[in-house]
Amino acid sequence: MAEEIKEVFDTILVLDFGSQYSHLITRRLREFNVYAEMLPCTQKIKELTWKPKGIILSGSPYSVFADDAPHVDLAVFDLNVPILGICYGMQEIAHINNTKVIRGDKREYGPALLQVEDKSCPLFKDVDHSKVWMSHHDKLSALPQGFKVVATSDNSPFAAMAHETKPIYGLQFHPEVTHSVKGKELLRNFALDICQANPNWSMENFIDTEISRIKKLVGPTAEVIGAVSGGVDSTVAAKLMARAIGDRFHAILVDNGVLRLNEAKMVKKNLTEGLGINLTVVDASEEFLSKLKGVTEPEKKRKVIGNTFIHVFERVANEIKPKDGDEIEFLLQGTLYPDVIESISFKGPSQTIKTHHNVGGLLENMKLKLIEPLRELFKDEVRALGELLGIPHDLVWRHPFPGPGLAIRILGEVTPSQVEIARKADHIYIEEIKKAGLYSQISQAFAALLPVKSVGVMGDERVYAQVIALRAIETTDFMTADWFIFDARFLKRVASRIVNEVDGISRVVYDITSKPPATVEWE
Ligand SMILES: Nc1ncnc2c1ncn2[C@@H]1O[C@H](COP(=O)(O)OP(=O)(O)OP(=O)(O)O)[C@@H](O)[C@H]1O
Ligand SMILES: O=c1[nH]c(=O)c2[nH+]cn([C@@H]3O[C@H](COP(=O)(O)O)[C@@H](O)[C@H]3O)c2[nH]1
Ligand SMILES: NC(=O)CC[C@H](N)C(=O)O
Ligand SMILES: [Mg+2]
Repeated sequence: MAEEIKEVFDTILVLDFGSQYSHLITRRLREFNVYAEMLPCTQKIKELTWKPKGIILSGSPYSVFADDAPHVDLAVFDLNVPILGICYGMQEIAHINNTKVIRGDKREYGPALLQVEDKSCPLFKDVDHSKVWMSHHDKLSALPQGFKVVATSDNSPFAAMAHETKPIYGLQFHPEVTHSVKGKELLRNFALDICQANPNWSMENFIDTEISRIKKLVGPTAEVIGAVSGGVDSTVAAKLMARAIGDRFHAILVDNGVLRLNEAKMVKKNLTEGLGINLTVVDASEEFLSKLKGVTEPEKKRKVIGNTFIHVFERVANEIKPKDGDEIEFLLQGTLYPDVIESISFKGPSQTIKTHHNVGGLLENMKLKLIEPLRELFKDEVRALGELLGIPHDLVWRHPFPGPGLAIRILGEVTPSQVEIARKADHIYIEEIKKAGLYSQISQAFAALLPVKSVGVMGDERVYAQVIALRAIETTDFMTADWFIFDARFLKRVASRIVNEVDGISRVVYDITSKPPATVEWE
């Protein structure tokens, strides 16, 4: 982030100890217009070139008493700004104040009822008894000297604590998750009342600061290529990039052979004519399909696709000859924060769920440097940004389509004939959804082709053919999702059209699993 931003906006510093929820802290602060920046917990305070208005210490998969546990630079306490420790962050404050943190008898994971004991505490202004979300195993053995208890829960006598005289607070629960009902109020009280941060940040400011950051990073002459799929994320990223460096930006859509019906053509038209983005379609379908031959394991498919994308981009980068004669150095991607959380396994309880092609599928020795302006944002924030950038409503609200495309919706081996079947079935399904006026009520819908055959009868003839599974979900951030309830007549219509119009299908089923325990995609 450009340094100037901290001169314009009061900034809260979030020190990240590796919790799955760390980014949600910055996101919640942004929701009430307070700018926050997250740095690793190992940040040396004397190397900080700006003064934060307050500091939040995040949760962590570590235990503060473990040998390899990360610890904060003690100089944070010399800055004389308010400090809020969340879960591990609170345990860290206790540890620094010579109070033993010990392993609790039982793990406390899930909801707890908060009892506010000290109603005069400014952190708890307008926050009464309410449900909070706990996620810990360790606990404070006692209250650190100089601190008082502010709130308790059944299992946590120190659910919240505050220093008697200094603005230092600790919460054993996670105010940043939506399941903590008054969590946002607590963070707002901390940022606005206790830190006195001015809530003047907005998405418009994000645009300005990102553009100036990109300009600085890329310099006055370098050219950049962009991985642009026509999806929401990369279109928003491309629009930002085009604003920052104009025609030095070259958007590339790779036809990987597993796109939907007419997708490359449509995207070319929408982006070039509709948005003035300079887009080239590179047909690499044979290369992708030949590398996918014989591959059936989902993670292997994802890695093959991720790697092939990068090979194609490196080749394209070499083919485009920048005016200044230098090589193209940068690759823009529309990566979002949930892609990163699910793909990277941090030491501790968070695990790799699936390798998103644009994060875990990258090549180790790739030459292109990544620019990912949306890496900190969630989908609904990107959509708000897209609207502000003047991207047409239909495009901003398009259902997401994953980079590995139909390949992760064809269970088993991906062959040209299987792609054909999946493509036709998906097209019919989406067409019917649009006709019924349901597209905008559903967050994402698609057809998956299953590698099982079942017996049917068509025109008195026995058929033995594959199964299509329809999926439709509702969600805002794609981290959790529920299945969409269709009218039975709608499902009847779709099933009948698919079986009648798509050769190779004799049966259609509807997927009624939420995420978790399932995921959105089948692979
Ligand atoms: N066919 C493709 N050609 C070029 N780049 C692609 C392609 N598919 C995906 N990408 C790159 O991978 C990134 C991640 O894909 P993802 O599907 O998550 O985002 P998106 O396609 O931009 O948006 P959406 O989530 O709405 O589909 C994209 O932002 C883009 O940079
Ligand atoms: O660009 C992408 N590359 C991928 O490898 C990938 N895997 C899943 N998805 C999309 O992410 C959202 C959540 O999907 P899952 O519940 O299946 O993880 C859904 O919107 C999925 O379509 C991907 N997008
Ligand atoms: N969520 C957290 O920060 C957990 C902290 C620590 N690992 C515990 O189990 O208590
Ligand atoms: Mg996509």
